[in-house]
Amino acid sequence: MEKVAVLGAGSWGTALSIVLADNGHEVRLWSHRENQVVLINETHRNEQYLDVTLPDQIKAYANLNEAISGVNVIVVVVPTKAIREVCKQLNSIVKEKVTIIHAAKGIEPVTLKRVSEMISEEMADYNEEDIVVLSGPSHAEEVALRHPTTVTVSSVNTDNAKIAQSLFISDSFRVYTSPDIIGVELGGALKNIIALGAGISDGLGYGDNAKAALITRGLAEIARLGTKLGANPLSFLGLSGVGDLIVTCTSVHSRNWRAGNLLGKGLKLDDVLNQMGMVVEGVRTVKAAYQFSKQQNVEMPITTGIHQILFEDKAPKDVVDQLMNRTKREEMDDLALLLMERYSQ
Ligand SMILES: NC(=O)c1ccc[n+]([C@@H]2O[C@H](COP(=O)([O-])OP(=O)(O)OC[C@H]3O[C@@H](n4cnc5c(N)ncnc54)[C@H](O)[C@@H]3O)[C@@H](O)[C@H]2O)c1
Ligand SMILES: O=P(O)(O)OC[C@H](O)CO
Repeated sequence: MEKVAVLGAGSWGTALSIVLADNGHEVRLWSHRENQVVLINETHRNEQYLDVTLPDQIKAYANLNEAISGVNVIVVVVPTKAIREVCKQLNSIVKEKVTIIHAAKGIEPVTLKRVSEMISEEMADYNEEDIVVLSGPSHAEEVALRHPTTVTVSSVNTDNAKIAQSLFISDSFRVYTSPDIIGVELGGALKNIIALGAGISDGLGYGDNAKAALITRGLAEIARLGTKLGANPLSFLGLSGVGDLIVTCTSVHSRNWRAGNLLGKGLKLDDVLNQMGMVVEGVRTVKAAYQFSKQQNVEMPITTGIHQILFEDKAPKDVVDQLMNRTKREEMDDLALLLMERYSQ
């Protein structure tokens, strides 16, 4: 059994701590908020995020040095926005090289970096192959209830992915490995943009046809950009691709869907984010993806539309009209074609 530090005591850090504790590992859950640490240790609950009692093997820590002392594995589960800050702190105190797994889903605006790239930039003794990502269709609320869930872990170094697989796998949390870290990270990050769109569509009062269209055409543009950035197109047909896209576009647990829903009902972005109280990763990622699409000359009409709603004050209904009135085109121009090109020999 391993000693594991989980950095970030929000919904997902807490749910992953439960998975690890159920597997018999000693879990140190680090939070930067002292009052939350006291509450978790006194009540064995983290009620702001999840309505479950935490196993005894989970101890909360406010001191990062104490939390990571003697651990073999560090799981970083803070929002993408906080990754650099947390890893800078980590870099200044970490003594021995340990396995680093991250479970954040985002891309950094301006630099356009994936999370594993950001971590390896901040950690002097780590490069990309030392980092593992854990991603896939997995709402914290359901994982905490031990409902069946499947995820993918990926690293440039397959051995590291296997370490993560063995650490987390259980009879309610099935873990697959993949060698395509670019595809796994991009699938997890970009689906949040489409989930905002699905929420907007529902908020406008549209039905299942519109949502199915968004999911399918959203997948096409995720694959179009992702492949340009070096991902294997097959990853977008897997758990961290279409799997996560489906769950995030259709679940009431999704913060991205819920935020989109409020936008579709006419609320302004600042008011929506104030109401949420939890991270809505798609809001930052849409900036990055929009920037990427311009830079790489990749057509991303849904992402462009969401960017217009969020940051250019365009009315959601006008964006729907814009999407529905684009020039005529063939359907099999994206993912199917990419796969055919790759596998036709
Ligand atoms: N919630 C889920 O179901 C879920 C599932 C899979 C992946 N994720 C991903 O996991 C990441 C974290 O999401 P979450 O759901 O736990 O978010 P959350 O909003 O529930 O919690 C985020 C936590 O991070 C902490 N935090 C914020 N800034 C910090 C900083 N600078 N230093 C230390 N801690 C800081 C907050 O205090 C909070 O406890 C996101 O990238 C999200 O996309 C979430
Ligand atoms: O609540 P969301 O929208 O951040 O989605 C959570 C997970 O990424 C779903 O897999």
